[in-house]
Amino acid sequence: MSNYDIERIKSMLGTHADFPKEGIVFKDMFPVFQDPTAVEALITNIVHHLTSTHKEKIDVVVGLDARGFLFGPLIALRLGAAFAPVRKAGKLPGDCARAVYAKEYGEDVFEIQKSAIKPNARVVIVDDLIATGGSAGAAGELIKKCDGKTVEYVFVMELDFLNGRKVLDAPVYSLIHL
Ligand SMILES: O=P(O)(O)OC[C@H]1O[C@H](OP(=O)(O)OP(=O)(O)O)[C@H](O)[C@@H]1O
Ligand SMILES: Nc1ncnc2[nH]cnc12
Repeated sequence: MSNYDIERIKSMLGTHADFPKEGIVFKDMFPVFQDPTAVEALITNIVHHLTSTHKEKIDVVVGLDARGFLFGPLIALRLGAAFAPVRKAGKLPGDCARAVYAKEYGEDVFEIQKSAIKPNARVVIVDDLIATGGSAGAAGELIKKCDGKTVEYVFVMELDFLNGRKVLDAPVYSLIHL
C-alpha cells in the first residue's frame, strides 16, 4: 500500500478526546467504511502481507469482539480460512475457554468456543486497533488454552506510544501507526 493510501486512510479516522473516559484519545475507524475503495485497499494489503509471509496454510482467522468482526471475516474469506469470533463473556453458547484482561480504558472478559480451534490449528488474530495489547494478549491466551498456535497478530491501527506489541507472543503486523 502506498504512503499516499496510508495517509488518505489516516485522514479519514475520527479523533475524539476524552472518549470513552477522560484522558483517552479515541481513534474511530468507522468513517473509513464510508469509502469502499479504502476498505478494499486495506484488506488487500493485509491479505498480501499474510500470503507472502506464511508458507504454511492459515487455518483460522480469529476476530475480536466487536470491531475485529468488521475485518476478520473479510480477511478469512480471501485466505480461504475459517473465521472464529472471540466474544465478550456470556455471548457464546457451548463449551468456552475464558480469559480476564485489562485494556486501555477498562477491564473485560473474553471467551472462545473450544470447538472453533482444533489442536495445532494455525491462527491469525485480527483486530481494528492495538493499544496496550491487553485484548489481543487475552485472545492469544485463549488460543493456547485450545491448543492452537497463534502465528501472527494483525491490526489495522497501532498506537505506537503504548508499545502494546511487547506483551504479544508472536509477530505483529499493523498497517497504520499512530
Ligand atoms: O490494546 P487494548 O488496550 O486491549 O485495546 C484495544 C481494544 O480496545 C477496543 O475494543 P473494545 O473493548 O473497546 O470493544 P469494541 O470493539 O466492542 O468497541 C479495540 O477494538 C481493541 O479490541
Ligand atoms: N484509543 C483508542 N481508540 C480506539 N479504540 C481503542 N481501544 C483501546 N484504546 C483505544
